[in-house]
Amino acid sequence: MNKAAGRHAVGGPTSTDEAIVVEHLRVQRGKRLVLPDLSVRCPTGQLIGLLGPSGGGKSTFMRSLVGVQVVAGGTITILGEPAGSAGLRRRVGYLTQAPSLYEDLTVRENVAYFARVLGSTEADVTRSIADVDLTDHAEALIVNLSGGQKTRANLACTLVGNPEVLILDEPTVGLDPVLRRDLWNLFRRLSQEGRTVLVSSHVMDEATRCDRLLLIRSGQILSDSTLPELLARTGTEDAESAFLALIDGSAA
Ligand SMILES: Nc1ncnc2c1ncn2[C@@H]1O[C@H](COP(=O)(O)OP(=O)(O)OP(=O)(O)O)[C@@H](O)[C@H]1O
Repeated sequence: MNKAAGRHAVGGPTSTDEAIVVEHLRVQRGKRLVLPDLSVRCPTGQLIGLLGPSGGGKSTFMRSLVGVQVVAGGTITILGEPAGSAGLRRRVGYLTQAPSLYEDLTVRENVAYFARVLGSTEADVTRSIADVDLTDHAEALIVNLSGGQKTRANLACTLVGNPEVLILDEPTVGLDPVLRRDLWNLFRRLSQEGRTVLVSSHVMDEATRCDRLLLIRSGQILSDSTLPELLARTGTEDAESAFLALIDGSAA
């Protein structure tokens, strides 16, 4: 099936079948060597989970991918270009953990602001608000939204540039099960449209939602595989047990 045949097919050129290529990434934050030597490759058009405990380096890795983290070594190539380069500004969408929204503006005004920065159209604004199911709240002030609605408004800002790669830092943290399910369905739809979607979480059962899993701990990738491959390799029945088995194995 043509993965780009969805309702909002990704328009830009796809320069490689590996959307993200990271080689020997090294990041120091303060006195801590957070990512000592991280290498990973992410295939284009997949929904990839970046899972691991708090403090393991997920946010640092994602910040590096979008070019807002000072790195001490290694290379990061996104869609064939160096991370953070001007050509990637529209092609890569980044959702930070803390919502970056103007509380005294409406959902539509916030999304329209990002649209202006990215050179997107009014139709893009309407489309991205609809994508996150906030059409009914488009004229509501951010300050009057629930936490989950704020997350979705923030996501609409990320989607307005129609990015080919989405880097989403713990978008489901603290949300209720229904909202988490709806967001994962949205991530799935976005990947079916041909986008590469990297989602971080420390909730291991979210592994079942992903095409591929990166398990990260102490700045190291413990595993890079599908969930069935991971379960077969560790002889376990769920992602959490597999993760613990990998940790025990590496300790041994
Ligand atoms: N500004 C900073 N200065 C120094 N150390 C930092 C800074 N930000 C993060 N760290 C450290 O880097 C390590 C990785 O943090 P990071 O936020 O990347 O992890 P994470 O896996 O995203 O965690 P969480 O799930 O809690 O967000 C942690 O040990 C953290 O204390």
